[in-house]
Amino acid sequence: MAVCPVYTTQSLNSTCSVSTPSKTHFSSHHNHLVFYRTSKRTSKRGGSSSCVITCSAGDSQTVVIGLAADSGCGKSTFMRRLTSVFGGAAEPPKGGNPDSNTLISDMTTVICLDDYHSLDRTGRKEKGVTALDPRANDFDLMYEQVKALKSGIAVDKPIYNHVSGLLDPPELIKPPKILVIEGLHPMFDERVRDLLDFSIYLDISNEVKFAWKIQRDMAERGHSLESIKASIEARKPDFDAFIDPQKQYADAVIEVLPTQLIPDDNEGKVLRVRLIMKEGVEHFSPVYLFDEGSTISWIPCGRKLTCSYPGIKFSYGPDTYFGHEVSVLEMDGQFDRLDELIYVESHLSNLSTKFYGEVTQQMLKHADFPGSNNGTGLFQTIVGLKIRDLYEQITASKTAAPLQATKA
Ligand SMILES: Nc1ncnc2c1ncn2[C@@H]1O[C@H](COP(=O)(O)OP(=O)(O)OP(=O)(O)O)[C@@H](O)[C@H]1O
Ligand SMILES: O=C(CO)[C@H](O)[C@H](O)COP(=O)(O)O
Repeated sequence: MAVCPVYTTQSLNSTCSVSTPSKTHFSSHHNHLVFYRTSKRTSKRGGSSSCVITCSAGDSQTVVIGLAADSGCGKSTFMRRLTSVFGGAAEPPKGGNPDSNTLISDMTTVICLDDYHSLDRTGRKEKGVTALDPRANDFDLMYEQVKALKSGIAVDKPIYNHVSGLLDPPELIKPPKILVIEGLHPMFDERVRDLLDFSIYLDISNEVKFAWKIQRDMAERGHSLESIKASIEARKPDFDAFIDPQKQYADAVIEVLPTQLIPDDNEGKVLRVRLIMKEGVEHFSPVYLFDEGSTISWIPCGRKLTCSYPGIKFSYGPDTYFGHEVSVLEMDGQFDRLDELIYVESHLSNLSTKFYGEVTQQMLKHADFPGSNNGTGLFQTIVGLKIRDLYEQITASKTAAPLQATKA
């Protein structure tokens, strides 16, 4: 008999129903309901991928955010900025597996979708597939568990151990206020995609990805230039087939390209960063520069902003992206003095800040994070503030609904 990988956090008198294709049992366990099902198809983890559990959730519902990007493209840095917007630091589950990929703070839980690898490192090698290949990932389980968390039900999530390359015993994840699913495939499976309240894609151009990999894997991890090149090349076909196409579904894309301010630049230090924001997304209104909907080009290097070579250029305007209407805000170049960012912030609107200068304050707080002097840090911070706003709007609309019903 296999243990169903879904637990409920409901009190024992909550209303829960279970539907599975085979016989199902349930029993109480540490104030949770624990569901069991008999299954001939038992996975390596001892889980089953076809339990469907419906419980009447409490008042709060989890808001789910998807963050997609290739490995080494700044997801962890983005997550640290996002968590900081909500206050408090994110930490791995207390007393749990030291190699857990999960980060928990008061408001957010970030789970890494690598935990849904169905093949471990040896298994992938034997089958000749990369971790980017859908065949190496369990999308049924990913869907069931994200759906359960979204409806207020805790889950027993597997762990992919990046140190050993093995699948470790699962960890209990309770439904947070905000669940972020980050990794290679948050928008790949249509069922998972439909559960997302907001989705982000970090689109790092090959040139920049290469420069970042060299910086991290060569300088910090002792890899050779050849091995870095070989690993990027080996992943590229699957990246193009399975990861990159997800950007068409994203509500916001942060695109990172080489600068256009230095002719033929190949250093990858100065960046051109574009924030592509989909129009018409519920609870999300795109940021704009000076005048909403206009096409603007702005070089702010005058009396109020210190700019050394090659300077800074902002652009803003409407565009289309995979057939969708979008607004695009672009920053090429880097800040010399981060405190002067307030001058730029004061010309941006719809930032969803709670007070004047909040973007600048957040950027100064994390001045040591990679990308703090350019558009990557600025746009990641802005998207973090937009997510806070989205969460507050969703929560407010939920609490307002019963009131309206009472009045009627
Ligand atoms: N905005 C940035 N500017 C410059 N370098 C960056 C930026 N973001 C990330 N990097 C570089 O890329 C490396 C990886 O960043 P990070 O750990 O945030 O990525 P990740 O997507 O979480 O990686 P992984 O999936 O491999 O854990 C950093 O150590 C840094 O060298
Ligand atoms: O693309 C990745 C996402 O992080 C990793 O390469 C994948 O998860 C496999 O991990 P490892 O190389 O540690 O076996």
